[in-house]
Amino acid sequence: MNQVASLLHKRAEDAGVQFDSVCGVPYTALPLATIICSTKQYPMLIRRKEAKDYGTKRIIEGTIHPGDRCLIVEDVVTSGSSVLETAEVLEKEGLKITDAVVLMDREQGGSARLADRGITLHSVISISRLLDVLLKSGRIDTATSQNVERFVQENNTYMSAKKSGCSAPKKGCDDLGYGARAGLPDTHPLAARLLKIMEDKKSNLCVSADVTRSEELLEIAVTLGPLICVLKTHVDILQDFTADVASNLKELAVKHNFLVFEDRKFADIGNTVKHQYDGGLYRISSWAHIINAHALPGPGVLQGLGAVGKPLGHGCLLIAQMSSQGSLATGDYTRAVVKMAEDHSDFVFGFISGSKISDKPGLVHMTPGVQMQKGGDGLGQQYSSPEDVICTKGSDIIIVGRGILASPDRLRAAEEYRTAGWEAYLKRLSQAS
Ligand SMILES: O=C(O)c1cc(=O)[nH]c(=O)n1[C@@H]1O[C@H](COP(=O)(O)O)[C@@H](O)[C@H]1O
Repeated sequence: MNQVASLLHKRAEDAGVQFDSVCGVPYTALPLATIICSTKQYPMLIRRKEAKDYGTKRIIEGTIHPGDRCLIVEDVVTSGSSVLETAEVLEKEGLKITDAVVLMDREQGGSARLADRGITLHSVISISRLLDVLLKSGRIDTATSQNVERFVQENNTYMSAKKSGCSAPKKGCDDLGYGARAGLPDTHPLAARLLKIMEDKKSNLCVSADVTRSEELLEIAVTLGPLICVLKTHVDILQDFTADVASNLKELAVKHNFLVFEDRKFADIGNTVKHQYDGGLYRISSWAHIINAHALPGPGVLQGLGAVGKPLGHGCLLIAQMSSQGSLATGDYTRAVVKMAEDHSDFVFGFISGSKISDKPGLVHMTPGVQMQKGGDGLGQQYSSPEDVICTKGSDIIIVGRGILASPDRLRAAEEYRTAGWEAYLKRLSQAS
C-alpha cells in the first residue's frame, strides 16, 4: 500500500500537478490518500458516501478553504463516474478540481469523460501498457492480449463529445497517423506541411539549437538537418546574428526539408508583438515558419502576430503547458489556451504542451523537456523520455536541446532521439489500432 501511494504521488508530481489537499474516492482509495497526506504533509479531505444524520452531518470531513485545489486519488478508473461524483461533492464545497491520479486506467472511457469535465486523469499504468508488459514477458499469449483489448474497446463507457470536431469516433482521432492528419480538410496548411515532412522523413524530432554563435547554428542545420522535422532557434542568444545567417538557414531548411521555429514566446499586446515579429534587429517573420506565443495577454496577441504571419503562410504554437517545475500553465489556464487555439485555428496550428491536450487531429503538439533519462537541469527544467512523451502522453513532436547539443557526437545523439521518437509513435499507432 505504501508503494502504491508513493507511485501515485510521484505520478502527480511528474505531471506537474499543483494541489493544496488530497481526497481519496471512498472507500478503497482512502488508505492511499491517508498515506500520501501523512507522508507528504498534505491536508486530507474525507468524502462520505452519504451524510451522517447526526454529529457534523457533513459529507466532506476536513478543513476546507474555498478556492483551494484538491487532488483526487483513486485506485482503478473504468467509467470515471466515482471520481466525477467525488469531484462534484468537493466543488460544491468551493474546492477546485483539475486533476485526478489513479493507479490503473482501464481505458474504458473514464479519461475522456473526466477530460470533458475539465479533469485531467494521470495514471500510473494503463491496461494497454500492462498487456504490453505481460505479453513481452511471456506471462500471457497474443490471443489473450487481443481478447482483452477487444473487450476494452467494445466496452468503452463514454465517447468524448463531438466538440473535438473529429469526424471519426475518438478512437479514429487517436490512431490517425501523421500523414493522414496532414490530409484532413481542416488541418492548417503549415501543420499539413509539417506532418507530411514528419511522415516523409520518419522524424518527429525538433532540435533546439540553443547556441550563441551563428556558425555553430548553421553547422547544426547542416549536420542534423536530414534527421529533423523542425529546427528551433532562440535568435536573441546569438552574439553575431546577421541577415545572411537567416538566409543561409532558410536555404538549409529547403535543402534538408525541415521547418524553422523561432522560440520567441511572444507575450505582449497585439501592436507590440506585431513590431517584434516583423521588425527589430531579427525580422523574425522573414525567416521563421513557426513562432510561439503565450495566451496570457488574450486574443490580441494573436491578432497582432496573425496580421504579420498569416499573409506569409506562417503559423503559431500557443504555450499551453510548460516543462519548468512549478509552472502556472496548468488546469483552467491550459483549457483556456486550448479554447483560444481552436478559436484561432487560421493562425494557431498547435501547442507547446507536455501531452496531447486537444483531440483535434489537425492541431500539432510539441513537447520540450525531453531526454532519454528522466530528471532535471538544476534550474527547474523537467525531463521526460521520448517514449513517455509520444506514446504515453500522446504528444506529436519531441523538442530536444542539450540532450543532443551536450553530446560529444551530436549526429549520433540526434539519430538516437529520432529513432526513439519514431518508434514511440509507431508503438502508439499499433496500440490504437
Ligand atoms: O517553448 C519552448 O520551446 C519551451 C517551453 C517549455 O515549457 N520548456 C522548454 O524547455 N522550452 C524550450 O525548449 C528547449 C529545451 O532545451 P533543453 O532543456 O536543453 O532540452 C529550450 O530552448 C527551452 O526554451
